[in-house]
Amino acid sequence: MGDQKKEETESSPLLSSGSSMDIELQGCGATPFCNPNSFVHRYFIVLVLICFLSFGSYFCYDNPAALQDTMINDLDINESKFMAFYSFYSWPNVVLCMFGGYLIDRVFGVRLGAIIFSIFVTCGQVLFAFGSLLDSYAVMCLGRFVFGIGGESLAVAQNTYAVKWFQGKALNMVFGLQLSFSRVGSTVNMNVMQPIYDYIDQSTHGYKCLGIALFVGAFMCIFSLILGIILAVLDKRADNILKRKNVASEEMIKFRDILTFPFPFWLISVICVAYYVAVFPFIGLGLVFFEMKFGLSPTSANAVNSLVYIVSAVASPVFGFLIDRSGKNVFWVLIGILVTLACHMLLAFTFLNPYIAMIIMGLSYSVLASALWPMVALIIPAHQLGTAYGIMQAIQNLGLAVISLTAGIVVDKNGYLILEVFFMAWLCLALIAGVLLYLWDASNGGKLNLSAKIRHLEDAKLAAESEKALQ
Ligand SMILES: C[C@H](NC(=O)[C@@H](N)CCCCN)C(=O)O
Repeated sequence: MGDQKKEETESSPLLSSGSSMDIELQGCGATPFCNPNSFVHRYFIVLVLICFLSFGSYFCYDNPAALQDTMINDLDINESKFMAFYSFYSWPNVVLCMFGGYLIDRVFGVRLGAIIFSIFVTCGQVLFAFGSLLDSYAVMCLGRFVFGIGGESLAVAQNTYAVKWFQGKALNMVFGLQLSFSRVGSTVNMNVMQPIYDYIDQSTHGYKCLGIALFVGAFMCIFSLILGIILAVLDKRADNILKRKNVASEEMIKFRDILTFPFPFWLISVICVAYYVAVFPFIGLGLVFFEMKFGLSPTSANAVNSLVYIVSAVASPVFGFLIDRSGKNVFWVLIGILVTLACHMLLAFTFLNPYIAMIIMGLSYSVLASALWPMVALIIPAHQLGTAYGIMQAIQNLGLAVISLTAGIVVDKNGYLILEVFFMAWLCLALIAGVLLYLWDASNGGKLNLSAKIRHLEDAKLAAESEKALQ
């Protein structure tokens, strides 16, 4: 094998080569772009396609947030009915999250699964937009429900692709980039939807204008769907050339496994739901809050409201890299919660420029997300991770479904100051769960808060002991 081909083959953890690959590649002259084992093909083509898989989903998830006051006025709804758009996204995922991995690994496969869930996302957004054109609140809620069926499971398919193509040390970086690209989708939405609405408003007005604007989100979903189809073609081609086997990233749901999950897993799930209900619903209601309290224009209010995502798009991979090297995940989770709580206090009780609090919240949100999700893999065996993450996301979506509705009611009845106190209460619950996790981990010799260096030494020691026991 030539040096270049040898190097290219070794660059991929999914090793395979030989005459079959040579034959398959002859058609495109075996250039690095065509070679599924080459660094160029994997990182400049496949990784980009994987990262854009959820772009449309994250762009549309916060369409309501980007057009909050416009949507409330054009549809003649209150904050409670407005926040129901978020709640209807989460309700199907209270159950579906637990089966997303199973459907992908054992029913559809990752290629067809990603396409099917992308179609759900696209159809949901089209229904949402069409409902606005008809001035039908019920159709819009149905659209968000269908959108939700696809949204979370599409993220599972994205992770399955990442595991299949980037198994090994690059995986954390790939997950960080996935999240970063998704945040870009959220950021673009927050800053383009109002200008698009204003442009359409020059000729069409009210709920019809809103419906046409929401179809822009549908085109973003179609963009992701087309990339998902291209990715499926390349993945199938790579399977044929490399003779790859299906890499199951999510274990089939086994409810009896849940009975074996340790107490720290449930504390991590409480932290997840108690923290995220103070982020997504807050951003969902943030536009009017910044307009009313700080006197910002819709465009400026959207810009401030998107800062959490803009900062997170850059900071998530960086903090993921740093926390991988530092370890001490529980410490970083506590820092993320405390700083986010402080940001909500600044926004609630002061008139300090909101850009400051939102930029800091973007950093703390990135720290929390980078430290929290990987902890599950430290306490749950690999063959039960799919079940564990499914339970964790189901609990998160149950919380988001209920709290999104509650937050809207709180705003309607009590205003934004009480809403901020409501979010701070949830962050205090997350803090209590975080302290309990720290105490439990410290008193039971856990490794959730060990430094990365000590954790790796402990893992090596356990591996050596296991090997010795097998001999
Ligand atoms: C990684 C984490 N993702 C979630 O919490 C998802 N359940 C929410 C997805 C919303 C848009 N599809 C995060 O975004 O921090």
